[in-house]
Amino acid sequence: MHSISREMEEKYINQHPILSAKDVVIKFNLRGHTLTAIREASLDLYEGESLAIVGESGSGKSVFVKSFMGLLDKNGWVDSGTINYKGYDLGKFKTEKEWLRIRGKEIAMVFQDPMTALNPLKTIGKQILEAVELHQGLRGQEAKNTVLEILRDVGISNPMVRYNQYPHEFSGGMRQRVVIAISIACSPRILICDEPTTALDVTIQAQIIQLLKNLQKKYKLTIIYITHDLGVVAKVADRIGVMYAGDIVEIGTSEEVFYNPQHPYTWALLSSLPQLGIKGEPLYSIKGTPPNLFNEIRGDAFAPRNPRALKIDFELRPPYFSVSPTHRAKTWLLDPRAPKVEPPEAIKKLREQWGSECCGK
Ligand SMILES: Nc1ncnc2c1ncn2[C@@H]1O[C@H](COP(=O)(O)OP(=O)(O)OP(=O)(O)O)[C@@H](O)[C@H]1O
Repeated sequence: MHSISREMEEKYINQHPILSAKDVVIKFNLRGHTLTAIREASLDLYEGESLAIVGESGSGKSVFVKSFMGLLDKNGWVDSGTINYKGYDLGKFKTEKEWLRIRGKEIAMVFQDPMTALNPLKTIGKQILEAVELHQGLRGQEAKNTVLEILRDVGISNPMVRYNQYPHEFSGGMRQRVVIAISIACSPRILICDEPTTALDVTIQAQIIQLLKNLQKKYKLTIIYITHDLGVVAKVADRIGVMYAGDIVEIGTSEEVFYNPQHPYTWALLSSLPQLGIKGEPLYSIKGTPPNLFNEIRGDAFAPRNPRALKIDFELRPPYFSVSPTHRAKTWLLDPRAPKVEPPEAIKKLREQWGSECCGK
């Protein structure tokens, strides 16, 4: 990792986002009660970047990105806010016909469990071919050759033979490659990977991450990774958004979030990382539970679990405070009037451990 460079600044600051979600609120109706899963979350996505969204289970990562593809469960809806993409407000889309303009060919998704994404009764060649025909308009031998090339690109050897095989004839890692192949076959601009490696063992995980990196270059993809595993993120993401209770509470380049985290939730998340744990010290675990999303949340949603919470954290929701042109966090600690609160020892040590040169500071 390196400190924030001019190149990075130009990449993010002088560019228009290709997708821009603003103040998005998503609600679900559950047995007559309303739950607010996403609470005025905003996110800008830039062409060619890989952005990771991290956070505990239930923080809203999947729900948020599913709203970019019209994949919310039937009892959920975008209640307010906008999701701008190519002049459309995706938040206002209602019909499947509208979503068909976007789904697959503009924004595609790779899910955690490849088996549910594949049709067990069709050969994998046929499944990829259908995507190539539908989204790239190719036919006959040309379409088949494209499928074979994609199979090679996703690291499936002997594609001529594999073309005619069924999903059950593939291992878990290979199946995930097939799912990725189907997404690529739609030639999307944005690829959303929802915990793409969780179901796989560690060596295979690393291979899939490397594969996605290679494909990103070749197919000029913009990638959103959703994961609760910051270790995965460290290897792939240009930027990291940290999600808590339905909001992105901190976002910055990977360097900024890892080396110079500002939100107490990010501190807690980093402190609990096994890969980056500090030798000889017990692994930190975040105390308490996330808020009940059926209730209205007052102040900073993390305050009840934050041992360093200020009085104001229980009263008023913090706005974003800028740390650098690419880094911002919703915490009152960044208000110029706030008392100086030191990050936990573990975070300070991590900084030392990973290098002192940090984020232009
Ligand atoms: N169909 C639904 N009905 C009611 N609540 C829902 C529905 N889908 C999601 N939720 C709720 O929305 C919140 C956010 O869920 P989401 O799946 O986005 O979390 P996540 O951060 O992706 O978690 P995980 O890492 O476990 O997938 C959770 O509280 C979840 O229970």
